[in-house]
Amino acid sequence: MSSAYQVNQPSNNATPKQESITGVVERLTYHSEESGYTVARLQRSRVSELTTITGSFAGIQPGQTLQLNGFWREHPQYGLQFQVTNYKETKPATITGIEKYLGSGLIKGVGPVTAKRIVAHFGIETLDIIENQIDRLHEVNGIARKRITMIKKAWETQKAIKEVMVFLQSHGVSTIYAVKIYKNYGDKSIGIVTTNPYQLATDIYGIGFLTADKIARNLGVPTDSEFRYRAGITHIINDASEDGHCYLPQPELIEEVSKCLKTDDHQPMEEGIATIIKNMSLADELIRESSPDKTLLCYNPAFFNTENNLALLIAQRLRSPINPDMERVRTWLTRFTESRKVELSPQQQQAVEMAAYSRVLIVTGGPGTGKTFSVRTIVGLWKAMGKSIALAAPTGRAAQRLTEMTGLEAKTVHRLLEFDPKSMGFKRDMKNPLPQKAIIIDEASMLDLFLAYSLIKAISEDSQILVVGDDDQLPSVGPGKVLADLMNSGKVPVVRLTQIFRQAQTSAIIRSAHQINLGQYPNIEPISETPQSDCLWHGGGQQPEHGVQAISELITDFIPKLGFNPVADVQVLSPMTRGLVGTRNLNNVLQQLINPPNPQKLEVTRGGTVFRVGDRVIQLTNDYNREVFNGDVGFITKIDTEEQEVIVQYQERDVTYDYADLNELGLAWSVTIHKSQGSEYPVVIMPIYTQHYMLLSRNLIYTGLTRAKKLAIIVGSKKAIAMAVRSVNQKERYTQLRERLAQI
Ligand SMILES: Nc1ncnc2c1ncn2[C@@H]1O[C@H](COP(=O)(O)OP(=O)(O)OP(=O)(O)O)[C@@H](O)[C@H]1O
Repeated sequence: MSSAYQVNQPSNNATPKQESITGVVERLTYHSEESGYTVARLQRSRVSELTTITGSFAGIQPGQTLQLNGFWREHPQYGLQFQVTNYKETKPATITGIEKYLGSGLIKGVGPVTAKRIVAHFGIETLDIIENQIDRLHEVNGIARKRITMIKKAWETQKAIKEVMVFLQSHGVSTIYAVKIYKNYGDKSIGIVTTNPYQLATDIYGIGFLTADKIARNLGVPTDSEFRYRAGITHIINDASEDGHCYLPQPELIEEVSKCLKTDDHQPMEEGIATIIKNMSLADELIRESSPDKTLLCYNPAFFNTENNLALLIAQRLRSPINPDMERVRTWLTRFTESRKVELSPQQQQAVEMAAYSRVLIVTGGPGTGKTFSVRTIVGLWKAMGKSIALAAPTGRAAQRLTEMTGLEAKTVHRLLEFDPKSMGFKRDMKNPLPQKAIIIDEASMLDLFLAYSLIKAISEDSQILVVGDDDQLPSVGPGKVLADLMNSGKVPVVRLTQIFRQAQTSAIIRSAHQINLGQYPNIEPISETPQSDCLWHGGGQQPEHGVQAISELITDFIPKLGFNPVADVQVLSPMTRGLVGTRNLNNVLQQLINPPNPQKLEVTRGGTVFRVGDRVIQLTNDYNREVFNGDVGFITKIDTEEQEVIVQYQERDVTYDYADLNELGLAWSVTIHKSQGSEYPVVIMPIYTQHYMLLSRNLIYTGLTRAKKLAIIVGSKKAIAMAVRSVNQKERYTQLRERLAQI
């Protein structure tokens, strides 16, 4: 089990004196899974002080015994460090080393306590015994047969992973991907990687074309091979869908592919790419459709079919009319409003009446325009008409809000459609439609192409659909802009609520949101000890570092003084992840402020992120097995170092993550505005700086602001806010749903 890894050479001009040191990794101060760059503390024998080592490492773990070659250097801030150029892992030679190694989280089923017990029994022989006579573990008190089997399996997996890892390391893949590759392909890993490295980009979450290409090139796949071109074309089309596009025009596709495939010794030719696109289209690997101006639009086939079918299904619904007795509907409505002593605005009245006779109806409007009020009335009407009703929203938070607002149970769309993790599909579909005859979908701006199609497929033809949303919000994270396309098609009936109700007008958050939407600089009150408004502005200096400072002070001082709880009530939203006022840095700063290290609180570090008991965390991908979805937010309530598990409490239930799956989680003290869609928080703090200029747009700041229910504080320069308000050039998404509907 000794393996050698090559580490990047330092870029110093003077040739430093190479030395060799050996020691046991005590802890990792910093480790990037992406680049492998690591700062760690090493315990050397006969040296009492810990030594700081830096360099690129693959799968470094506390407890590993390493033989390191490198050189000493004096870091201006951190003092003497050993910069590693290459290293070799050797078997731990000391009892403490073995104990640490075994208990470091390497093997599921062995945590620090069990490791101590095993090592206490077998001493220096421990690893040999695990390797060759694992059954002898039963000699150790408290290790039952079942656990031995588990440890045996984990040890073997670990060994196999190591083998795969060494292979992949030598082809430039980082440990985290090596583990994923192994999890996905098992013993076949090396075979698959060698035969078609581009397969990885298709099969493994987190491995993109670029990583696969790097591996392929290391393996000697020629840069002009058709293999590589096909993978590049698929990659660019898929990548475009990450930006929300459903297709790419061929000229843009060719340009992007050309950039992507270019290497120092290879310049792809446009005609070459065009030929392969054509071949792929003949083989149905992609679909090309001619637009009215004769541009070829290149689709991933799944996107093409879904867009088409969605349009067809909606058109089909629109063709079958409902003819209720409108006199009775109006009488009902009069009685309903009179008995509740309310009056509907003419637009709301229209929405309710149209809900009586429309198969598909969209109700839209900004905050405080009475969408929810209308929905409640429509629910009343539909109930009176004897319809069974289902309510849903794309996210858990939005569904919960809908429940609170309507008093009826609302589900996430996934739950409503009964997602089945085994088949990775929905149990509710055309053959097995939802039993309800009236379906209400809220926060519809978050519906992407695929979810919208799954939904409509599961709604029977004799049902009605009410779609509620605000198309000025950011579009869905997934591809498409379904709500906007439906609204702009001219085929689906739309009621746009524009009047802001008196109750809502008292809120500066709502007034400011509408101003932003109109392109006006919002009326936000400069922050003071005694704020008069619920929408405040903190100058926060011109520079992001002042912003970080300002946010810290708001969290520790200002917010608590106003009676809000920084842990439960406040959400810091940022336009981006990178930069000082990006979510990544803010999370570190806020974690330190709100949930600092504490001997009573266990923590685990993965991918450079410290997860600590008490941390607020966000799920970053859809995990159908655990039934937690992208954007779900919870709190870490427990870390089990023995089982190597982290327990996160979500609104409805606890969810357990293996350490290995922690890459699904991120800290959520700060989240991006994109991720906050569909959620609401009592207090929102939103840094807006010119450094974010690429991302600043009207609907971004509008979406962020409207997440706040009681207090919003924008931190940043007026210039940046003005930039955001002016910018409407949110990159258009390439979709044809509107055109398809309009044609029908
Ligand atoms: N017809 C009405 N008569 C009296 N009050 C109304 C009426 N319609 C809406 N309201 C009130 O106006 C406020 C905003 O309405 P509502 O919550 O329905 O808006 P919304 O569009 O759903 O806003 P948001 O998107 O922010 O949730 C609420 O306090 C609501 O009770």
